[in-house]
Amino acid sequence: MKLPNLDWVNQDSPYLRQHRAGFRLLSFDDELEQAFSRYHITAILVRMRWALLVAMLLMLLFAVLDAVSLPESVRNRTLAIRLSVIVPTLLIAWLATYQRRLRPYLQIIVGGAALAGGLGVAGIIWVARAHDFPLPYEGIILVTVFFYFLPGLRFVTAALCGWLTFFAYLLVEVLSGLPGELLLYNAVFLASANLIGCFGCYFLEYASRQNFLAQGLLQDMAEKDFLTGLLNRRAFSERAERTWRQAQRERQALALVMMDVDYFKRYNDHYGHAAGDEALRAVGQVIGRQARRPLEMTARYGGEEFVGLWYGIEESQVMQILEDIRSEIEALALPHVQSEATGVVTISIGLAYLLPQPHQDLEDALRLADVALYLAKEQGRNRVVSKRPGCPA
Ligand SMILES: Nc1nc2c(ncn2[C@@H]2O[C@H](COP(=O)(O)OP(=O)(O)OP(=O)(O)O)[C@@H](O)[C@H]2O)c(=O)[nH]1
Repeated sequence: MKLPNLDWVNQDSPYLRQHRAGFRLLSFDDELEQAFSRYHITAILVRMRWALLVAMLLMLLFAVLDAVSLPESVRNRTLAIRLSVIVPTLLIAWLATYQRRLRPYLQIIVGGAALAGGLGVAGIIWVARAHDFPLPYEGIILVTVFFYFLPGLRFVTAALCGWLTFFAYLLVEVLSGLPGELLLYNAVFLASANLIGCFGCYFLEYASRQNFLAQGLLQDMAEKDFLTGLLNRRAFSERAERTWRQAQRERQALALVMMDVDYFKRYNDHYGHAAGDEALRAVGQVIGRQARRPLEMTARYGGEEFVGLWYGIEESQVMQILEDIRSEIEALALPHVQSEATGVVTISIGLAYLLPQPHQDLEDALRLADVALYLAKEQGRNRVVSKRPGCPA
C-alpha cells in the first residue's frame, strides 16, 4: 500500500515508529503486537472457520475411501485415527472459533488441531507400513500445504506444525524401514513443501502487518494532531458528541474544558515559530497525560487552544486535575520573557461543569467553557476558572 507523506503523522505515533524500525522478524513492540494479534484474528476468522470445515469434510471423505479400499487389518485403526482423533480435534477448534472469549487463544487452539491432524496422518502411514500396505505418503504433503495457507495460522505456528509433522513422518518411515533412496526422495519433497510454505506464510504475515500499520497510520492522520499527538478537533467533536449523549442517557456529569496558552503570539514573535511548536508539543504532552481512561479525552482544538472532556466526575476532582495541568505547565519552566508576572509559559483554563439537559447540546457546553476561559484570561491568566450553567460570572 502506498502511504501518503508521513511528515504529517505525529512523530511519536507507535505506528510510525514501528514502520520506521521495520519488522523483518515479524514482531512489533509489545503494545502494537497485542493490537496486531486482535486485528489479525478478526481479519482471518471467517477463513479459519471455512478452512477447518473443509479439513473436516476432506477427512470424512478420506474415511469413506479408507472404508471401501483398505484391507480390514489396516482399515479399523486408520478409521479410528481419522474419526476419533483428527475429526473431533478439528471440530473442537471449529467450535472454539465461535467463542469470543477464546479469540486470543485461537492461534494455539487451531495450531494444536492442525498439528494433531498432521501427526494423525503420520500415524495412519505408520499403521499402513506396519501391515505392509503401500499407502501413498502424499497425504502428509496435503496437510503441510493446509497448515501454511488455509487456516490463517501465523508464520511461527504454521512452521512449528509443518516441521514437527515433517520429523514425525521421517521417524515413522525410518522405524518402518522404508528403503533409503525412497526415504530421501520423500524427505526432500516434504522439506520442499515446508520451505515453500514457510516463504509463502512469511510474506502473507508480512503483508498483513504492513496493512495493520498502514491502517494505524491513516487513522492517526485522520484523527490525531500531528504536532502534539492529541486528538484533532474533528475526532474530538465526534467522540465528545457520543459521550454527551451517553451522559444524557445515564445522567452523568460532564466536565468540558477549554485551555489556551497565555501570550502565545508574543512567544512566537519573540522565540520564533519553531520554538512555538516545541512549546505546544510540551504543553500537549502535559495535557494528554491527564486523560487516559476510555471516556476521557483531550484534543488540540486549533492553534494554541486545547480542549478536554471528563465523564462522570466530581467537580472537585476535575478542578484538581486542571490545577495539576496548570501547575505542571508552569513547572516546565519554558522561558517566556514576554509573559507578564511569571516569565515562563503558562496556560489559562476554563471549565464548564454540568449535567447535560435535554435542551442543551455540546456546543452550549463548549461555549460555557469558553466563557470560563475568557474569565480566566481577564482575571490575570495562569489560572483555572469554573462555571456551571445559569450561574452568573
Ligand atoms: N508556533 C505555532 N504557533 C501557532 C500555531 N497555531 C497558532 N499559533 C499562534 O498562536 C498565536 C495565538 O495568539 P492569540 O490568539 O493572539 O493569543 P495569545 O497571544 O496567546 O494571547 P492570550 O490568549 O490573550 O493570552 C498566534 O500568533 C498564532 O500564530 C502553531 O501550530 N504553531
